[in-house]
Amino acid sequence: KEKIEITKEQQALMKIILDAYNRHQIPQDVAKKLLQDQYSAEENFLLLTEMATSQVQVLVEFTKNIPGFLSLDHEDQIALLKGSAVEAMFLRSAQVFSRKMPKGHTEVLEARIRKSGISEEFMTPMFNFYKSIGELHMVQEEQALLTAITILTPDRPHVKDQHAVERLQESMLDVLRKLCALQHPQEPQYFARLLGRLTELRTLNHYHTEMLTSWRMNDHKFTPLLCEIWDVQ
Ligand SMILES: N#Cc1ccccc1NC(=O)[C@H](C1CCCCC1)n1c(-c2ccc(Cl)cc2)nc2cc(F)c(F)cc21
Repeated sequence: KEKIEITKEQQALMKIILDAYNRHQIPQDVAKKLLQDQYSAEENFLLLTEMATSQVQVLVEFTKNIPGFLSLDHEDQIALLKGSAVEAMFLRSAQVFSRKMPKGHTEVLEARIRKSGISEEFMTPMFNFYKSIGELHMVQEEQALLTAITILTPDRPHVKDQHAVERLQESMLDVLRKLCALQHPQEPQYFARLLGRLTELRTLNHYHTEMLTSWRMNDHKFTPLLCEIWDVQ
């Protein structure tokens, strides 16, 4: 049985990533709002654009704390942020959805989201993803590392120095692999299942523009930042 050892520098890296992840969370909790009241499609759409806009801002702050990220080519930094923002939003939403909640709250939350204005056809893939994330019962460190690994995906469009990104991602993957082995010793496949979620996350990427433009209302208004990040308007 090989001894899995997280090195001192890997512990330091994990602490930096976790602190950054916790520091850069959106203050206002959308789940609480959705549990309190039923909103119209227009109000829900506005809530989503507000959440997504602040999510991009916190994503930039989080990413700046990833060791080595600021040493990457500046245009590659932008390409990585642009390429991962939607996935980070769905990953964040999944983590919010799979949080431990009082009895019956998750069902209410799901019902509210189902009636928020999103077209029916996207519900299954979206909730399948949320539930598959929930089944993993990730600890905070795993959530933070998974978000960092998503951002450091080398094959995003327009990334020039993919090897430089690969090297950063690999050091995150190595820490996550060891953490999974230590946190889930009975589940040798856990790390592989975690990475499998990233593949499922990419499929949601394909749907997101249509999810937004088919929101059951007319005249979809986006913030300038979202027009940049989401291929809309
Ligand atoms: N959470 C969260 C979150 C954090 C940062 C950025 C966006 C977020 N997501 C959101 O606010 C939306 C709300 C916005 C109002 C209308 C109902 C959905 N959301 C989404 C959802 C994101 C996108 C797209 Cl196209 C469809 C759905 N899946 C959610 C799951 C949850 F459990 C949850 F509470 C909220 C969730």
